[in-house]
Amino acid sequence: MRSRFSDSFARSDCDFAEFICVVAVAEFLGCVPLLQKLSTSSLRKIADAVTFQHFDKGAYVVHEGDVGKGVYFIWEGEAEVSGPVDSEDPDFHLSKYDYFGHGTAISVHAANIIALSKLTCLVLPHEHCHLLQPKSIWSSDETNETCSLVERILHLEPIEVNIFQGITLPEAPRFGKVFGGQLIAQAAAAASKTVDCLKVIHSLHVYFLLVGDLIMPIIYQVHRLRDGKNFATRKVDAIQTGTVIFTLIASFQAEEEGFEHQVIMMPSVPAPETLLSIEDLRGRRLIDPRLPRGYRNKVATTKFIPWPIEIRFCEPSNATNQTETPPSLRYWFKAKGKLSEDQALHRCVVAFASDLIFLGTSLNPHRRKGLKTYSVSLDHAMWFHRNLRADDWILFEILSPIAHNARGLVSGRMFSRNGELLVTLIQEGLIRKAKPSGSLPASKL
Ligand SMILES: CCCCCCCC/C=C\CCCCCCCC(=O)SCCNC(=O)CCNC(=O)[C@H](O)C(C)(C)COP(=O)(O)OP(=O)(O)OC[C@H]1O[C@@H](n2cnc3c(N)ncnc32)[C@H](O)[C@@H]1OP(=O)(O)O
Repeated sequence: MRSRFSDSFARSDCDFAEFICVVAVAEFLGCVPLLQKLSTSSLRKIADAVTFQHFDKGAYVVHEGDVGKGVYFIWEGEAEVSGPVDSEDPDFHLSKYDYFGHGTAISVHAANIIALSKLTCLVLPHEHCHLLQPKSIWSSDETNETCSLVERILHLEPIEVNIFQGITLPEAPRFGKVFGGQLIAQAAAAASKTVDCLKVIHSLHVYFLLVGDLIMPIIYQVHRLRDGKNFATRKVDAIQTGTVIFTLIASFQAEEEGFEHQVIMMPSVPAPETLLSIEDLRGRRLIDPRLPRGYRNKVATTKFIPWPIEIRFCEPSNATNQTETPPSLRYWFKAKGKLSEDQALHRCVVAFASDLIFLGTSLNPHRRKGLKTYSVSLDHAMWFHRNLRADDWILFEILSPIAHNARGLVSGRMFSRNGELLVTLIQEGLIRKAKPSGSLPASKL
């Protein structure tokens, strides 16, 4: 029987048994360690291409010397590798989620595989085995070199089951430390790679424990807290030199029809096309005689690495980081370039962007001439209400209701262009006057 993944999702009249089978195949593939490095699109194509094969106890699944048909994934039952190897060794007993066979190169099997019980395998035929060669974790077509910068920043190397490695690219936004948005998004990406492709992240809660080191790679260790029918929960620790610097808990949910309401309305703001980009604003500020010369000199001499996220403020003003302003802000943002078609990626990109200009809003009413501040995010929570595109304009509306005890709170809402509430966010951050030693946080690792 073919799994017919995409057909079943496209057809509303699909037979229930077939739909259950499609879901089961997607969930199964999400648990196969070999596949955690693949993009959602590759997984969907694999789910479409696999066929079921059943074997009785004692039957040969493959014979040593036979030409291989492709890669076998054990769906149910047990098998053993017999032949030149010692089958007493548990490594040569195969069970659910194990795999064997031949990938793209057609060659003969090196050993016999014999069913130890009733056995069911999913078989991915040779002609589709190229899908097992990942180009990028986000796309079956684009390579890591050809995709957008933010997609490259969020690329992770799978190290082993549940463990991924991320790095801080030289061209990634960095503020003298690992950018909090990078940690949130890379950790959310690692969690997403361990959840079947039918479930998508709907909420996340993180704590920033230590300032991350820019040079060292970051290890993301995923803990599979729970896999339910419709929900899955993951905890991810980000680790440098054996120390946990950051932790995330995220929940994933399969699509489901339900009650609908939206009381919050999108504020009325100018369209993004009518507004200036940060780069344009910066260029104008450099030569604006109404701004203090010291500020303009600072802007002119500070190395400016363009962000991978385009930002357009809805109410551009002459305010600087030395001018008191209300504790609120509204801007449009979107990823620069086109992103691969993967809802997990789009949500991770929004998580990345959400920490760029957020906490700073809580400092707005306290800004003064000559004031130097030290601020770092402490925790961050996001609820994704619906599917979104991070490469199309999203309105971010921010309010800081309170600052007290050296902590500023910011809450935010993100809307699509047509007014749909996409995301609700809350963050608390440490906000202090900078010690004379400096305002850039240093890693204590
Ligand atoms: C021109 C056009 C317009 C353009 C407009 C553009 C506008 C926007 C422009 C630019 C936007 C940029 C936006 C960037 C946003 C980025 C946000 C982030 O990415 S934040 C990174 C993630 N968060 C963390 O990494 C925290 C990690 N957690 C911690 O560090 C700890 O848990 C901490 C500090 C929260 C608590 O640790 P403990 O209990 O040990 O705290 P204690 O003892 O108070 O301080 C520890 C150390 O923190 C530094 N520190 C603390 N307070 C400081 C202060 N007042 N001044 C300087 N350093 C301080 C010092 O190094 C201190 O260590 P010592 O005491 O010196 O040994």
